Order: sequence, then structure tokens, then C-alpha cells
Amino acid sequence: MKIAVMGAGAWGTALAMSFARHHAVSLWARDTAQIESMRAAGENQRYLAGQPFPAQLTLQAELGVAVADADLVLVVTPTAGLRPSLRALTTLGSTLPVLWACKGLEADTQLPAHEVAAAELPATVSRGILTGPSFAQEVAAGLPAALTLASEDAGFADEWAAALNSSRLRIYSSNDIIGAEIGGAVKNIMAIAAGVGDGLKLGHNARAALLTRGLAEITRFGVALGARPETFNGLSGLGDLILTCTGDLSRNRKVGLLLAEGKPLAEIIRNLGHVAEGVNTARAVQQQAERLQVDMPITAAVCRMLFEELPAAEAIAGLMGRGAKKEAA
Ligand SMILES: NC(=O)C1=CN([C@@H]2O[C@H](COP(=O)(O)OP(=O)(O)OC[C@H]3O[C@@H](n4cnc5c(N)ncnc54)[C@H](O)[C@@H]3O)[C@@H](O)[C@H]2O)C=CC1
Ligand SMILES: O=C(CO)COP(=O)(O)O
Repeated sequence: MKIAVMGAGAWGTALAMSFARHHAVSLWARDTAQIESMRAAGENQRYLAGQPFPAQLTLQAELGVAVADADLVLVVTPTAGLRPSLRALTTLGSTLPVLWACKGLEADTQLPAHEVAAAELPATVSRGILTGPSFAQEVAAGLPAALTLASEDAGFADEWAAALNSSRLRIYSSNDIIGAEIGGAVKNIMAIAAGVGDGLKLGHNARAALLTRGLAEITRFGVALGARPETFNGLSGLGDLILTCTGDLSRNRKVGLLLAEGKPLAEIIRNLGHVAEGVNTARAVQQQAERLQVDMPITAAVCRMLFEELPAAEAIAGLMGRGAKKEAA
């Protein structure tokens, strides 16, 4: 199998390195200078330092060459780069199957990735998402992980899950693409909240409460958009929520830890060096939740900390100060 990977950030690089153990992989970046510096260093020093490339990995500055004889394109840009990447493929006349790996809602349209893809790809192009609990550094190092490959086309999901599955990267298929996308997108908002809670030293009880009520909030939102509730108990939902809320490799969790220290958002983003999708997605999810009339108190609190400079302790006090309610609701 030949795979073209678009986007050489931490996750595009890690997936390219992992798949290069079993497939011919071409890693493309839009920045030619980055390709040259990766070639010279034999690793991605900017986004994934200390992880030497396997010999089988090819670096490619020309998108047309990267996809020329590929069997699959994997788009691994942030959500903001998904539409231009798909448009670039369509402009090239590519009809290759596409998987994306971004975890967010598009900021301007509040659309999940498969709806962006529906607007940009010819209807005949097979497509889906690869998502689930997976820190780039661990996947690049060859440590075991499990992912979900979801597509509206169950046959496509089964076929590509089988083709990409390996002993280090176990891949499960699903046909609930909206559930898989919402789990991956909204857990980033919960990870910001978890970082705030841990930064304020609120304790293990508070973190368990946040994860549980966060999962309820994610599920309510996803089901309102047409997802199946059981998807949120899987890798793309609960699995990724646990990882990102508790793992210190998470950039979104880090945003929360720094908000708890009172750092301004602009400074946090400037120093992060990577995307933290939960920031843009928090606003997009809040807008969608208002439209759908879904109650999302944790998302609302995160938005107030991010965009209204509400101090972290006050945001927590606001969440805890609400009246009692039924747990199932
Ligand atoms: N880092 C991780 O552990 C994981 C990340 N993800 C998701 O993967 C996506 C990418 O994340 P990272 O690679 O970690 O981000 P990153 O911040 O490490 O790198 C982003 C890369 O995308 C490139 N990029 C941005 N817009 C582009 C465009 N229009 N065309 C081509 N390249 C473009 C940037 O130049 C940069 O190289 C995000 O949605 C993230 O949530 C998913 C699973 C794990
Ligand atoms: O999605 C991820 C792990 O599954 C990575 O999370 P962060 O973007 O918060 O680092």
C-alpha cells in the first residue's frame, strides 16, 4: 500500500513514521523549508524532536508527486487546514480515498470534518476519519495504541481498518462518523477544563467528576447531531477523553494548566508551538449547542475563561454553584 500524508506537524509525522513500518509512505508539508530541514536532520525537529525517521519514510515537497501513485491520502493538518487541503486534492484531480485525523469543528462554519469534506470532495471519493487516544510522541516511538477508523461507508471503514491495522497500531472500524468526530473534538474542551482543575489543585475527586460529567455533555451534544450514544463509550469518546484529560503530553490540558496560573490566552497560544484545537472548537461547539438547545455548562465555563478572561477559580465556583439535578439528564 502507498500512503500520502498531508501535514508534517506532530501527528502527521508520527502517523507517517508508524505506517512506514508496513507501507510505502510519502510525508508532504506545505513548507518546502521544513521538508529540507527534516531531510537534513533525519527527524522533525520542529514538531517531534528526538524521533529519528525510519529509512522507508519519503519526504516530499510537491503534493502532486506525493499523491501521484498513492492508494490513500491521509490529511493530518489542524481542522483549519482541512478545507484547503481537500481543495488542493480536488484541484489536482485526485479521486483517491481520503482519511482525515483532525479533532475539531471548523471555526467559521461550526461544521464537523465530514461535512467540510462533503462540501469539498467529489461525491465518488471514499472518505472517513482516523481518531482515538493517541499521543504523537508515543505512536512515533512504536508504543502500542488503538484507534477508530470511522466512515459512513461501513465497507470502506472495514477495508481500511484491516489494511492499516498493525501489532503496534490496532484499528477498529465504525460507521458512526459523527459520533467519532464529536468525541474527538469535544474532549479537547474537557481537557482544557481538566487542566484548569488540576492546575488549581482541586483533587482526584474533582477530576473524576469532570470526566464523567464531561462525557455526559459530549454525549448529549453528539446525540443531538445524530450520533449513536454508545460510540461515546469507545476509543474516540471515553478513550480519548481519559487520555487527553489526564496525560501531560496533551496541549489542550496544558492550556488549562496555564489558565489556572492566570496566564493570558494570547501568551499561552504564542508559546505552545502546536495547535490546541479545544480553543477554537470551544466557541464553535458553544454556538452549535445554543442552536440545538443542548445544555453544555463545562463548555460554557471554558469559553468564559478563554474569551471573557473569567478567572479560573470563578469559573469552577460557577460550575459547582449550580442547583442539584438528575444524574441522567
Ligand atoms: N499531536 C497529537 O498527539 C495528535 C493530534 N491530533 C490532531 O491532529 C491534528 C494536527 O495536530 P498536530 O500535528 O499535533 O499539530 P501541530 O501543531 O503539531 O502541527 C500542525 C501542522 O499542520 C501544518 N498545517 C497547518 N495548516 C496547514 C495546511 N493548510 N496545509 C498543510 N499543512 C498545514 C502546520 O504547518 C504544522 O506543520 C489536530 O487536529 C490534532 O487535534 C490527533 C491525534 C493525536
Ligand atoms: O488528540 C490527542 C490525543 O489523542 C492529542 O491531544 P492534544 O491535542 O491535547 O495534545
